[in-house]
Amino acid sequence: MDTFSSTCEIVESTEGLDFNFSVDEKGKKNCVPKSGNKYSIEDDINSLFEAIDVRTSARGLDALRKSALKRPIRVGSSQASGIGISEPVSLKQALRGLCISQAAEMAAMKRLSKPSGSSRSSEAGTIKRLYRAVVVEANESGLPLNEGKGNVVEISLVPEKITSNISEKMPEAPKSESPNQATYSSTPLDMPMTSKAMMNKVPSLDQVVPFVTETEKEISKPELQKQTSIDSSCVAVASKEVQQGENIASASIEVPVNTAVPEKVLKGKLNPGSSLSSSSAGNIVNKCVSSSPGLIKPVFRNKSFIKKKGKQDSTSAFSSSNPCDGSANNDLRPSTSCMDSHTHNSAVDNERKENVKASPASNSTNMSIEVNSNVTDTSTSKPGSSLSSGNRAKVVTKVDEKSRSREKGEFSQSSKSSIGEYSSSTSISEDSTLSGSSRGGSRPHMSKDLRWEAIRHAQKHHGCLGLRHFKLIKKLGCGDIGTVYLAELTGTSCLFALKVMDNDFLMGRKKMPRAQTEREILQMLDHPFLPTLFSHFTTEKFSCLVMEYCPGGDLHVLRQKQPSRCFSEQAARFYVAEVLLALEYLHMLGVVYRDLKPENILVREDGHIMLSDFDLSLRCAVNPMLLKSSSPVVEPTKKASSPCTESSCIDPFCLHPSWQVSCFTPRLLSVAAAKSRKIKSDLAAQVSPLPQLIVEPTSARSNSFVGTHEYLAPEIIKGEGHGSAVDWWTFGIFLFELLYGRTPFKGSANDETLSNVVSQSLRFPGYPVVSFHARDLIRGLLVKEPDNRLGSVKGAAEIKQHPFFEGLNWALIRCAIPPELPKSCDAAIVSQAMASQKKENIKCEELQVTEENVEFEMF
Ligand SMILES: Nc1ncnc2c1ncn2[C@@H]1O[C@H](COP(=O)(O)OP(=O)(O)OP(=O)(O)O)[C@@H](O)[C@H]1O
Repeated sequence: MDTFSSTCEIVESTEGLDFNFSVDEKGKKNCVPKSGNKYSIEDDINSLFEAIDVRTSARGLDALRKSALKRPIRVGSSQASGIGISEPVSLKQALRGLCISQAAEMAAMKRLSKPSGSSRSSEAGTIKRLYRAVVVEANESGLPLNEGKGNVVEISLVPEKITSNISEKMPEAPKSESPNQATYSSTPLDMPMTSKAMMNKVPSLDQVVPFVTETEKEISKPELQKQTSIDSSCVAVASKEVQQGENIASASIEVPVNTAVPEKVLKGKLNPGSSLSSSSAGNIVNKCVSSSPGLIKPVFRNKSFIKKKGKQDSTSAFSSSNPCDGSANNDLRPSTSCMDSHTHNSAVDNERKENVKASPASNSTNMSIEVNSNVTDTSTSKPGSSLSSGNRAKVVTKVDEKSRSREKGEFSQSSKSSIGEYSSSTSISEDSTLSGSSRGGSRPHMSKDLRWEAIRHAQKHHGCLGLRHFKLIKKLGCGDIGTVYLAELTGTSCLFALKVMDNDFLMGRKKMPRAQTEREILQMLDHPFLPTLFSHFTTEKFSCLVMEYCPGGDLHVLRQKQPSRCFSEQAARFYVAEVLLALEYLHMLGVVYRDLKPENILVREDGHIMLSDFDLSLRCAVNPMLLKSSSPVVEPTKKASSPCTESSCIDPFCLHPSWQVSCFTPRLLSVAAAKSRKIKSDLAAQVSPLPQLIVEPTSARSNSFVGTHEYLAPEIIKGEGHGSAVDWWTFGIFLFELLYGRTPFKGSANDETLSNVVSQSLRFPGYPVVSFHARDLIRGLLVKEPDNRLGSVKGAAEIKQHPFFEGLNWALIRCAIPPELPKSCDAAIVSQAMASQKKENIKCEELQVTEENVEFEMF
């Protein structure tokens, strides 16, 4: 029985997403839905890429680095008149300015990638698709960026056609893609996704982008990796050029961290033989290690559970009603979840089709193609009512109480319950294009993980995974919709967090959509600060998620173990920075998290964090926007007086070696550094302001009443409808709680708390003493009016630039040494648990779950 099929609300349109373009005499871009596929937006975009002109120079690594910053790219040259970008801009320089983390960039690409069986082509089209969604705003008039509406190029997201799982398994790719398909197949399978994506991008563009050719496929990994290393601090490189003849805007994003680069660069300038690993994370790690062994440690995440062994990854899905094929998707093609095929509701597809609209630009400088579809919210119930115990069905109480309540002391109340009850959900905005990643697919940052291999092997061996293949070691906690166990895959030493959800309970409580939302979001994720979903399966009774296990407990517990029950500012900064990156990534995927709180931040074995629990998240569409001011602005002055930007990756000069030493550079600068800073400021004053990529689902709206009382944003409480800004509110509450040990608006009862949130002004306790910058950031985030809230316009990029994060190298934070963990959070716990498990078989038997004999607490 496929328990999800009947309740699926989130679907991807497979129809109506194709357009015919025409250019009228005024140079306007017209887009009309078409029934056939003879001429699609892809063709159009392909031609856009013809305009890309990347010039690389090669003078060794330094030269390469410099050229990476200054490589001239004609963006909207004279040819660009129709688009409104009229100033040359360096390709790489542009994207350094974007300051999107590598993983976040990958997320954006994945979000836009095609989920169909022709996954390789979907990867290949990633870059193109990303830039379909790019809006370039040329602020030639010197107006604030947001106001420069006059010169807007919007190439909005046009979700790819989605093919069902059945079609995924079809041997033949769609005709329109066949030319590229053959080429894609030659892409090394063990390449990281983004590398593949870029390489795959190549053939599809080879007719229009001279330097991106088939030959790139022959580029050795070390070459690619070297480039990756060089550019690891920055995120992406964009170019945009206008082809005058056709009045078409073209754009591409390169992700230098782990993507192909112009052939010229690769072949001529990069030193082969780099020992960098092929994974993007690995690249950064290696770089960090070599840069500063003393300050940055390599990341061997979950070393107890990860052995770099497998080359491939997979994400599999099973259900009793949809027997898996026995394979674990050994290749890098997105796996075909048994359930996913049911998520494509044809009715909604049709609706979405209707929502697709073409918005021809009003003048020759504008082009807008918008695709609107529904946001799916898993909303189901009433406002203001938190989950009561009455709402919770206790299936069998067997183990300990809810993990959130495990810390009882001063903060017994801090076991904050998420309110998963909704008044109504509004659907607005656009297609979130989740399907691309919801097919699982490759997960570059975890692709070498031994657990993939173990899961794959088990699936092959057993046909389908089921509860009987897992040995439960201990209960990790209970949530609203399920119970999470530490589980070992039988016959392996691989540990997982196994979330078991009772189907009847989910159905009875109308929580199935939440379970489905969580699963679908988990399937999309591929980020170091977010959980990896290794597999999921559904039996007659249960739906199960096989996730990455986080042994360090959660931040709520960890905070209580701190002296004064607060984190130091340094530690808090580390945690919120990682959370910010995770939120940024989620937003790029079109996911508004909505349930940020310390209890949902798990701590990995290595001390880095993992944001968990997505069942309350809102999925929506995002329109990435590339804002570019084409006239020199007075920004540099501000920069000069605000030195914090320099070591942040948002600064185009952040590749300076000295800033790669640590993710947290010392705040006291030497005279030399100060001089260097001055030079850079001067230099910055001479170059054009950098464009900025904004991927914030600002148009998302929901009326659901979800979250946790103390963390609820005012607009949620007021029922005014909310969007992504709620995450920035909760982010402010979160930082406040980490620093002060309590939330700012907590009242004696929930009602009072809600009232305080809406009407009480923010006050900071006198103790502990917290820096001005921290308080200033909190103040900016806890603005009650969402439109005025920090982050509401430009998302995480805005927040990252706050002086509180001065000195933080965002790109390398995953390599930074995390705050010290109490010993109890060590992996020793796990080994202990394992050891004691062997001794106490009886306990294991109690926890042993089979489909027929499951015992767990479900509220
Ligand atoms: N991957 C994981 N690794 C380790 N522990 C986990 C993991 N996932 C969940 N847990 C633990 O299990 C508990 C239950 O998690 P779950 O996500 O089901 O519910 P929740 O966080 O209480 O939220 P909700 O009620 O909204 O679902 C968590 O509080 C956490 O302590």
